[in-house]
Amino acid sequence: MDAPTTTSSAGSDGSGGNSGDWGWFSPSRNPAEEQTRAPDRQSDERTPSRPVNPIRPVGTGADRRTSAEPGPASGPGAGARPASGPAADHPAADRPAADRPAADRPAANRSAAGRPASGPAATGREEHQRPDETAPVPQDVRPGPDPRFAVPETASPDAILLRRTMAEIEPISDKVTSYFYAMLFVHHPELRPLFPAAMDAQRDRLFKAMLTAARLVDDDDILTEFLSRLGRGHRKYGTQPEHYPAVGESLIDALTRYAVTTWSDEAEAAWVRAYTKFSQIMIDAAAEDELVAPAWWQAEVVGHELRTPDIAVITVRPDQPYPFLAGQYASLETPWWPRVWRHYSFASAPRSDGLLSFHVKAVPAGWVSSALVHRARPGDVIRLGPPAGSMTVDHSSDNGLLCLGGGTGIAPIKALVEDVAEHGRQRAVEVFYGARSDHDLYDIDTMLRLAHKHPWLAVRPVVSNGPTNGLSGRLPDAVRQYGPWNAFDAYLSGPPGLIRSGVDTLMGIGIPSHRIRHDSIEELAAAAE
Ligand SMILES: NC(=O)C1=CN([C@@H]2O[C@H](COP(=O)(O)OP(=O)(O)OC[C@H]3O[C@@H](n4cnc5c(N)ncnc54)[C@H](O)[C@@H]3O)[C@@H](O)[C@H]2O)C=CC1
Repeated sequence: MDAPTTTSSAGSDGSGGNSGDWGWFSPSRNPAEEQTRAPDRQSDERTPSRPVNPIRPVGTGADRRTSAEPGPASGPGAGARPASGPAADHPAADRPAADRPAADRPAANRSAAGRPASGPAATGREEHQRPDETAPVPQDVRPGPDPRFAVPETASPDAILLRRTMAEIEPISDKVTSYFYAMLFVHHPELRPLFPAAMDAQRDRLFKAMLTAARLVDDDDILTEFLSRLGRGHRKYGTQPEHYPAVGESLIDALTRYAVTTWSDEAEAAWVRAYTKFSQIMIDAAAEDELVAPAWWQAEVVGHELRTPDIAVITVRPDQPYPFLAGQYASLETPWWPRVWRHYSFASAPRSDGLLSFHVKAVPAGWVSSALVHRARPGDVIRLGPPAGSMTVDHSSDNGLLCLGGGTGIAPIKALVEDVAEHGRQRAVEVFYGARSDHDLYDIDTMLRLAHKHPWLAVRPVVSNGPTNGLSGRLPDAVRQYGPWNAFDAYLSGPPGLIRSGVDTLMGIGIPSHRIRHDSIEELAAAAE
């Protein structure tokens, strides 16, 4: 999703959240409900999707601004903060409309429009920031020269309008997204329970997805790839076509309120056209996917091996076949943090017994990772979203594979090695396995065993701190000492900082960017929890 969200600088994946987790429209259900529903799931999924009703803005931009401006004290920031807690924490959502502050009641134009409703939901990062308490209307927002919003010469009139809006709201994106969710939950309180308790990451994702889609509006192929993935990925949240209009209306409400300088009837019309197009692509992709794949898989933990005090190798058995490619990853939800999904790379190529394995490191404040490492035990059941990611082996090429795996980033590298082995072609594979200390090389025995078995494979441990029998120093620097790499494709996996410096180094030594693959850095940053 790197065009937009995914994974590789080779760009084939395109979605940054590839698995469709860019949370723009992502409602989900309580896993307990899911389990109850499980026997019916297939029949539910065969229910044909309906096309979305396009949102129908009513009135002029000026009208909408007036009616939507609640003023700080009574705005969603005060009455219906959406972002930081469970539904019960949102008083406005629990009160009858007449008791709510004016801003929390449906705007007049909304009632008049009688527009449909409902919305999306989220995956969440841990709590970092709270929505602004007062949500003041910005008085003078001047877009800075942010290169992301530079308007290409060939841009369509709609693309120009979208980019202007995005440039204006980018500096206040927290407020815009908080307001968006406030509007969504105030007008559609029935949707709040579909979202995770903590919404902070969701707010980030919304904005990034908007940025991405708006940036791509003139590029139909990449836009469709990005949004199709997003639409498919949203199936696991239980997103339905009828949820989209409510999201679109809340989006327009939020833009109307905050894009004070660039908003106009024309801008609003451009956003409505764009959003209608975006939603239709997502809905169509989800409907097509329903015909061939479940929305999620349940998987029973069948193995849990603690390799260090905070790293576990977890093996699961999906309830039905789970097709994927080595180098990809899945979203994963635990029973302990409902509706909070995190990405983990598969640590093996597809196996004949159908089992899947993941390497998980518990990180401070990482709810999902800590639960998987310290709580999960054989017999527990987790949920998996569909596979995603484009860090996969190009089997049509004879190039060697230069692999950099840092920490638990060695997991998909091991899968790639197994994949090459299974394809039976003797391509050179050079793995540089980085860790902070010798002790952190938790999978070195497995990797060395593979190297012993396959003469085409070399594995070099690289340790950045402390004594070692392997190479010392930073992983990218170690790679530079070897080579030449001109006949190699590069694969990087690990912390975002490693990916960034690794890509710089590899490009610096002559590997072109289209031959460098890695997962989306934004996704990795979110997954590091
Ligand atoms: N598909 C992927 O890209 C995957 C990524 N990950 C990510 O990998 C990370 C693993 O974390 P840990 O095991 O704690 O790794 P870590 O923080 O211990 O670092 C592992 C290695 O990366 C190097 N490194 C870290 N930051 C660097 C930087 N800025 N520049 C150069 N080298 C750097 C370290 O020196 C070490 O060799 C997590 O963030 C996880 O989300 C994990 C699995 C798959």
